[in-house]
Amino acid sequence: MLELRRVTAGYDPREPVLRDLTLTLEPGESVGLLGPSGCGKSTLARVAALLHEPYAGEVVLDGEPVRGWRHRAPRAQRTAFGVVFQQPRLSADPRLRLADLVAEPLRANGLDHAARVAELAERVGLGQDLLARRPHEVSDGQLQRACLARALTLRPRWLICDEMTAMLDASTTAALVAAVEAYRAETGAGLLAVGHDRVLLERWCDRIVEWEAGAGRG
Ligand SMILES: Nc1ncnc2c1ncn2[C@@H]1O[C@H](COP(=O)(O)OP(=O)(O)OP(=O)(O)O)[C@@H](O)[C@H]1O
Repeated sequence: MLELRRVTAGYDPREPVLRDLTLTLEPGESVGLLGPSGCGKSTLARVAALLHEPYAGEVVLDGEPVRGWRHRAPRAQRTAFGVVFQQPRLSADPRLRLADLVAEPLRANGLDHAARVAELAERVGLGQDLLARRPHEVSDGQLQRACLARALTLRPRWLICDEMTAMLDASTTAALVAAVEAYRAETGAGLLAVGHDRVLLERWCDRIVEWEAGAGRG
């Protein structure tokens, strides 16, 4: 279970983006988060993925309150999350070949990677020939497939997809959603998907949480 309990967070403590926000995801549940631009969806996604420390409140993972954030989060909690952002070019090191990009979390954890990278590439529909290329040599959709593969490397129990498909065409969107759903069906992982596309999120998720303007502000 993933719980955000009375979370207040943002970029200026005098003017937080989220105020006193509570959200609970049951194990394996998929929740779509809709809301107007700027209401704080990405901020919430980053707090839920332990990437942004809130000013107040708690994130509780399987009954265990989170005590550290980003690299200071305990490894077991940090690796419980796989995160995919909207703009793959901002989250991919331009110097790395896609195979190394996908392998980054494996390397960081001292794990063997060759076979696993090939398996992950297949899972997200990334041709083996593309693995040798660098980000500037592939399309946004291909790079996003690599970013999804990277998010799955450590077999996370939660996937946080922040507008993962916002820049992509319909067929790449469908392929990435299908890859996420296949992973979830196999592992029982839960999902928090942030987006603007109501039709997509309603089709994709078990439940929709909708913010009205200012609703995150308690
Ligand atoms: N790094 C940052 N520093 C300062 N303010 C920020 C930062 N990131 C976001 N904000 C501000 O926080 C507020 C919420 O931003 P956030 O990205 O969480 O909204 P959002 O609902 O995801 O928006 P969108 O749907 O447009 O992506 C906005 O007013 C934004 O300008």
